[in-house]
Amino acid sequence: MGFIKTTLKDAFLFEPNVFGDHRGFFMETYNDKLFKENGFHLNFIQDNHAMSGEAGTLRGLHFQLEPYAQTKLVRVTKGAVYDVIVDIREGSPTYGQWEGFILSEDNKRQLLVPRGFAHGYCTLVKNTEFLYKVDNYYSPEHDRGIAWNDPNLNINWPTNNPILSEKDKHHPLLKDAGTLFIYNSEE
Ligand SMILES: Cc1cn([C@H]2C[C@H](O)[C@@H](COP(=O)(O)OP(=O)(O)O[C@H]3O[C@H](C)C(=O)[C@H](O)[C@H]3O)O2)c(=O)[nH]c1=O
Repeated sequence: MGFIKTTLKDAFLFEPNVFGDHRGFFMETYNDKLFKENGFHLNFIQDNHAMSGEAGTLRGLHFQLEPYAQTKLVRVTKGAVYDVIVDIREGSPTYGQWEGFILSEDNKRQLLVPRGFAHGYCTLVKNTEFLYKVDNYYSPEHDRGIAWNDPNLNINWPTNNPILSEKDKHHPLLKDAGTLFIYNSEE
């Protein structure tokens, strides 16, 4: 149980304590005191829930610009996804780098995605349900994306022919998106 560093600065996996017994299992999926004790001073104000019917459904790569940038704590309650985050904070030691993670109902792993990261996932099985907490409200005017298939990122998605929203077919490449976030080591 606990927080696991990723290869990307400030992004962490979180593995909750799972209490199993003859009935099934129980776990605290979020505990503010535990996160604060580990240096994560967050104020989540919105919960999201997405269901994707078909495997190979890809949502991303999304983020919101300041002042509506969002930290996200994401998890899968049904099915499984390949979840990808990209550090898009100019000046970050891991700028332009990405990492992928399997999040599933079985592994119960969560991913803490800091502000200044693009986020996306591709479902691996039918009827996958994806839940997440965010620390800033949805703002369509600040909602942005970069291309899921950006050749400079070369993300190893599980499919080259995903099911996409119309919006997700037309995002710019990271190199053409201009300065999106400035890395602040104090944050
Ligand atoms: C994100 C969001 C969306 N909506 C509405 C807007 C649309 O009418 C509808 C679907 O939105 P969208 O197609 O942007 O949903 P996703 O493609 O799942 O977007 C999300 O997927 C990637 C992986 C993310 O990390 C973001 O949280 C988010 O961008 O829900 C809301 O009302 N509130 C919200 O917070």
